[in-house]
Amino acid sequence: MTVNKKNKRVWRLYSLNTFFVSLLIFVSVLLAAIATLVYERLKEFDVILDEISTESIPAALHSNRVNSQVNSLTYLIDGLAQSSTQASRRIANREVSAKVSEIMAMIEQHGKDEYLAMHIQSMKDELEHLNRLIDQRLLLDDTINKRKTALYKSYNKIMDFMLSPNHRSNLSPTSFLWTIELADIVATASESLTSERINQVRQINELVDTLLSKQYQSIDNLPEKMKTKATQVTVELQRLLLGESGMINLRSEQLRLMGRSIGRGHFVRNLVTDIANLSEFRSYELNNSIQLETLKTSQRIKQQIKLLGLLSASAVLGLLIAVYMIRHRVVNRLNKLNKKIQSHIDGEPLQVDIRGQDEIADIARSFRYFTRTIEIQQQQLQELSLTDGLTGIANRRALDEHLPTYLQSAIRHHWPVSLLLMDVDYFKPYNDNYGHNKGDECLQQIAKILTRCKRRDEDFVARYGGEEFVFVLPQSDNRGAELVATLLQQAIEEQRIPHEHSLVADHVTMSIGIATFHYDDPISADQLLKNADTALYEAKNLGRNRFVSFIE
Ligand SMILES: Nc1nc2c(ncn2[C@@H]2O[C@H](COP(=O)(O)OP(=O)(O)OP(=O)(O)O)[C@@H](O)[C@H]2O)c(=O)[nH]1
Repeated sequence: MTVNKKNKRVWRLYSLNTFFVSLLIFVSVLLAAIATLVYERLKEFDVILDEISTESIPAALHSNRVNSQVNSLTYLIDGLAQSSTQASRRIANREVSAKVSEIMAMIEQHGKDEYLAMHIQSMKDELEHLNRLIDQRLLLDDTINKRKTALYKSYNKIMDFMLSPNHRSNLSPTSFLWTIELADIVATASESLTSERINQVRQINELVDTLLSKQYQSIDNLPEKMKTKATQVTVELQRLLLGESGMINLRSEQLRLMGRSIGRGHFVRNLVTDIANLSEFRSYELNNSIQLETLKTSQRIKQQIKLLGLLSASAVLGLLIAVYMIRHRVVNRLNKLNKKIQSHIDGEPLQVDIRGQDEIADIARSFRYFTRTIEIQQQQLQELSLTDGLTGIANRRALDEHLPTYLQSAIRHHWPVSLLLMDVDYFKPYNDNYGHNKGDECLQQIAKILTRCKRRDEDFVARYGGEEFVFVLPQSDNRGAELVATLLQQAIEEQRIPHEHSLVADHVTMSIGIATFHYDDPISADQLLKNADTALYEAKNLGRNRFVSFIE
């Protein structure tokens, strides 16, 4: 089969190879896309899980720990602010410092944070201020206590003096009143120690100052022997209560310091809370960003799940189409081709109408081509098998095939068939004397003469075997056959093939046995041949170079 290159190239575009390669590429690309998407998303998940386990959860735990430490720091700061002795202040200050160091270490351990570090440094400075304030307040407490003790001592002294047995009897109303007023001044001054308001303490200071001035002036009204003592007490009270370092002023200072330390304490507590909030905020920010990232990834995953679904559906659809195409284009057509081949094997004519431009159509075309070639070769072989190799006319097999057909036809059409069985006379001596090759040439010549003598197309000449020939004459009765036999013998005689060793003539002659088939009394082909052979035998017996018709 010849297929030009251009056609070949065109149909390769649609070939099964192209189809399967395209299908493979399509499925591979889809699978690669699905695998890449899944891999990318898993990687994102891995990163997020990693962030959650290495950053988010530790940050939350860290924030909790910092908060817990900051809470305990708040209590410690309260303790420092409320210290009532230097010893308790020192202990509280040590605990606060240790806690601050612990918190700083925790924060630094979690990563450098300049802003947070600055806050902690400010808190440390403020804590030092607070500690100094508490120290000053405690020192002041001490001084005030000393002043108070000295005040009560002086007061007791004058009371002891006034109420001593020597004076009690001579205690004038003026002295008694002065003493009562003095007690009143001491009581008023003492009120400043319980007052929590600086203004009130100032007013007490002014009142005590006025009262002491009056008290001092009223000393002149006292008896002489009391004046000196009264003056000493009044001056002493003025020194203890009034002035820069007077008890009332110190109380004012104490209240101021208390206010400042409370304020400083609040400020430090706020700073501490700020630090806790900042740490918590950082953790919140981190968690928030991770949560945001998780949310984004989750949304992306949702979108990509849809995409994956679409890709998978496309892959399944593609595969279904591929299966349909394979069934339609390959399996069905191969089945069809197989059925056609089977039918042809069973003897039906070949009708391979597989269309297309792919390998299956190519196979069908090749099959058609080879079948045709085999048929031609079979025909040639059959022709060869029905032809005599020496003379080129039909052989005994051809006679065996055709004779029954002639006879059936004769029965069908009601006509006779005559058969002439011819044998070369004394052919053995011819062979023996002229040689086998000459014998062959003689047989070839006779075959040519017989073929020439065919008067009708349907007349059939064959070499029966050896030096025997057969002439079949459809539609010829015995008379017609004898006429042909005469003609044949004349033709042989005219040829005058020399035969010096024949006992009947100096040239080659033939004896002929004639048998006729009658449609109304049919016999077999074998029988017809036997009849002709019997007649031939008779011709030989009667002296050769003649014909004899078979008579039952
Ligand atoms: N050269 C040649 N000789 C053949 C061929 N076929 C048969 N023969 C010879 O034909 C001869 C036939 O001889 P026979 O059957 O004895 O008969 P005959 O000598 O012709 O005697 P009659 O038939 O009684 O007249 C034999 O010698 C065969 O060898 C052939 O194809 N070529």
